[in-house]
Amino acid sequence: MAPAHHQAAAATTVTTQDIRRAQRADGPATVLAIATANPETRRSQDEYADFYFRVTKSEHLPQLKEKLKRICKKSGIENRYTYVNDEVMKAHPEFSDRKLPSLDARVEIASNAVPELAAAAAPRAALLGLRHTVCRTILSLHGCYGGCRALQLAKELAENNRGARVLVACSEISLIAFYGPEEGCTDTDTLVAHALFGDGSGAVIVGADPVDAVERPLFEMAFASQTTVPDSEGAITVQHKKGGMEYHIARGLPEMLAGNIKRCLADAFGAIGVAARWKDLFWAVHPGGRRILDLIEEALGLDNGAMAASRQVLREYGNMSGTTVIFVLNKLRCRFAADGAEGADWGALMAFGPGITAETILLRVASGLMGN
Ligand SMILES: CC(C)(COP(=O)(O)OP(=O)(O)OC[C@H]1O[C@@H](n2cnc3c(N)ncnc32)[C@H](O)[C@@H]1OP(=O)(O)O)[C@@H](O)C(=O)NCCC(=O)NCCSC(=O)CC(=O)O
Repeated sequence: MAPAHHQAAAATTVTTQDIRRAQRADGPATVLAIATANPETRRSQDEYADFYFRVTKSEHLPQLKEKLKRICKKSGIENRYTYVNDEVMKAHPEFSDRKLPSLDARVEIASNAVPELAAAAAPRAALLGLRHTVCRTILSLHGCYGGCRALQLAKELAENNRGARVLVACSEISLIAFYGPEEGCTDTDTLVAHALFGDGSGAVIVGADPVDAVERPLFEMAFASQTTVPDSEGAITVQHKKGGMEYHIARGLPEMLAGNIKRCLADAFGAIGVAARWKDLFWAVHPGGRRILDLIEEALGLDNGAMAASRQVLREYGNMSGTTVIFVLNKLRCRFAADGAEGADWGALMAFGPGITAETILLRVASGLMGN
């Protein structure tokens, strides 16, 4: 080994700019693989109200049950996958009553179930067996924009670390926020949340400068941005309480999002000086609820069908919080691989969550999807 003063002298011939340049990738971050997974139990939306009122022992509240049935009917959801089943509720009757302490038991179940579900999706996107020196970052409590936030971070990491491959493993389990309806409750957040949320995980591999003949570039990530909707504080909140995680979803949320969507998109596209025509893009929007998709589609003047991938995911799985946009991107991948992008090779991935935070990623269909 050279003496220390020789090492220092050698280091001076290399500038920090050189080191930085050598670390940076040449091309944009690119989605190289996507996969998804769900728990085994599939529950039909038609039967959900019966299940929910039975396992939470709330049959004495028939009016609330009828209301949940009405919401389920309008939800655009046909099925959801869930860890909550008769067995779990039999073992943990305290989950039904959010006044009883149950957070420890919920976290204990989730601490196994969340990584298990993520691990079910991840090998479908990558062969696991990662070195113990692989860097990990955990994001939690982001609500429905968590998956998009993770993809944005993956983009930063991939573009700033030549050769890096980033595995985004996003897993959501609604058990943490599952409890019974409250008698005399005028605030119906609980019913709406229980009509919408489901469980699932999505895994995405992001990297820049794909290796020819080994990797398959699916979507280039051209630009990413985050916007906070003005005066929206408190419109969506999630809070851990002793009886489980409590949700608040403001009644006017679909209107609020639709009223601000153009501004959010202008913030994103204005920053890169691109004037896109919304109709010319493909859309991967977080399907927070059927009415949110309806109103955004209307506000942007999109064709009926522009949100087909989001609607399909909502119908087949419900709102799986942060992981849902990964399912939507996977649906688009399948559609484009089968039918081509029909001229719309630029698109916007969008997700919303507490804040209200709106995240946007400008995507471009990449060579691994075109001509296949
Ligand atoms: C809930 C719906 C499917 C209901 O469909 P419609 O609005 O077309 O039907 P509707 O008007 O007949 O409503 C059916 C019943 O639901 C009630 N209702 C509707 N929206 C409600 C709300 N936000 N809170 C409480 N109750 C609500 C109505 O009063 C009505 O009750 P009655 O029948 O008694 O008159 C829809 O409104 C929807 O998709 N809303 C968006 C849901 C949402 O906010 N999702 C975001 C989740 S949060 C997220 O994604 C991000 C995150 O978590 O971070």
